[in-house]
Amino acid sequence: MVLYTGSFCVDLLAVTTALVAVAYAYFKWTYQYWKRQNVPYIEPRIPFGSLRNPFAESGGEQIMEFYKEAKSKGWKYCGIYSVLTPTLLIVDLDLIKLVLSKDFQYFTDRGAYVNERDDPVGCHLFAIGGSKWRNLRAKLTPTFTSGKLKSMFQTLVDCGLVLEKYIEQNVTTNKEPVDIKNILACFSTDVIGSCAFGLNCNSFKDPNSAFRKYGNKIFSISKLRGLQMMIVTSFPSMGKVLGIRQVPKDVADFFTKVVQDTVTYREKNNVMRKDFLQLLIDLRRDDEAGHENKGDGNSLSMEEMVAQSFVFFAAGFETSASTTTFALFELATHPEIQDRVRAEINEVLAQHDNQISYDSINDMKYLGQVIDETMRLRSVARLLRRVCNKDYKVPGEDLVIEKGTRVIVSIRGTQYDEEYWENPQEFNPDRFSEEKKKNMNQYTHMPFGQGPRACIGERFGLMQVKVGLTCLLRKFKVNLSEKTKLPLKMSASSVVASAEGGIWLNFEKI
Ligand code: HEM
Repeated sequence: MVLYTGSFCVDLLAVTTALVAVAYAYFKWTYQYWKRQNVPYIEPRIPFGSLRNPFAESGGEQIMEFYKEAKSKGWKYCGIYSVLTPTLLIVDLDLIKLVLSKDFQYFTDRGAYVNERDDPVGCHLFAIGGSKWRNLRAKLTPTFTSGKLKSMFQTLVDCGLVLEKYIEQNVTTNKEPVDIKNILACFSTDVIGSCAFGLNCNSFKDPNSAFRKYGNKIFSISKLRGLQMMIVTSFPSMGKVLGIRQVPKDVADFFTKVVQDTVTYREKNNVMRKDFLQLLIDLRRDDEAGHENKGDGNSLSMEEMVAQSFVFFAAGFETSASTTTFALFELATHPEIQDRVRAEINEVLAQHDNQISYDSINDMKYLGQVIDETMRLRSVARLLRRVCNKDYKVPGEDLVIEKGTRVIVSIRGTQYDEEYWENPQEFNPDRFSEEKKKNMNQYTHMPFGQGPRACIGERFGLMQVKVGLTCLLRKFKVNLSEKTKLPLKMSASSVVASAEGGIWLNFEKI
């Protein structure tokens, strides 16, 4: 080894000092980006940028604070830094509409990290971009038509009845409060497991089943995973060299095997089922008859089928379970609203032979309002992300959003904005009466996103939440246990909003 000063320690110190100086200069230079663009910005700090410690505090909640700050200063947008990545937070509703919908062609992608070589399961509809996304989205959209949803409805009800029975047993055998999110995660795992893979997950009988284990792993962010995500956000090429994956290997292997085995079984035994997987199998069959797979989203390979089944599972189970959990939290703390929803459920069911059906659920208007208001106050997704794919001159502003710039919208920011919502902290489902909804600006309430990249599973997700709530509320009264830590604090280690310490409820049979 060559020594420059004759002492290894002095050499090491000199090299370390030089590296720290270069890194410091790089941070400082990068943190001038918004100043150079003449865009107002939130002051960054090394090493996390505008965010305080993202390992300790939820990023979505912090960005809501930036939204408020920008709004109070009259800014229509402002620059922030996610660690080293300059990101434009847009606040003005007209600009939000341009980015998400009207000028969508400039903002088609989310800029998610994809690594096709090491992580094909991570190359799903949520993550991919460009023409591949466009083709695949067009292919998968018919999966969620009313007809297809109706054909899956009975599966949801069957899972709902298992949920109902589980709580009933709990009420009679032990009077302890329950961590409701865990229970609803079993329900939604059963629903999505059945609808996305055609499998009976039996989560209530076996809470440690592989589906629950890997499902939990998708949404928890360990320190190592958090660090990897920071690296791939700022340096995606380095992520690829390091072989960093979005979907952990054991999770990907598990879902790959499940899909491959199920497809092989169905093809061999000519089994057809009314579920998402069957629709993907049919798409693949049509493709095989039509043209070869070119990896352009026009046709489906087995790997792509696995990736899409995975994202339906991943995007579907946690979001729906958390939304239902928060709805029950609000109903437990607002007993008069709980009574009103229950009265509606009973009345509507009485008109439908006491059957929970696609039509009866759709007739429960006030229940829909309760869910809308829950998703305003406690949306499980807190941000919408896009990346600009060609320079975009913002109409009426002295601003060009440069190609490659990340753009975010704070769902919570607009949903708590006093300009659009009176007493925004208050839970009030009457805000979503049919009359009021007519005059609502849809960009003030975006729990499922907006525009061509909005949630593809919105109707399925809502159906699941409604079935879960109907099954529980028609049979039980819920109230909040003292075990729930108040005020609710959102966990920093979960991708979707989740209360630290859980939400604990007492159920009482009616
Ligand atoms: C209450 C339940 C749900 C909530 C709150 C929710 C929320 C969201 C949000 C906020 C987005 C991003 C939209 C945007 O960027 O504009 C999204 C995208 C997505 N969601 Fe959902 N979701 C739910 C249920 C589901 C279900 C049940 C599925 C599938 C079965 C699903 C599949 C997806 C997919 C595939 C995308 C990406 C769409 C694309 O990029 O084309 N979601 N969801």
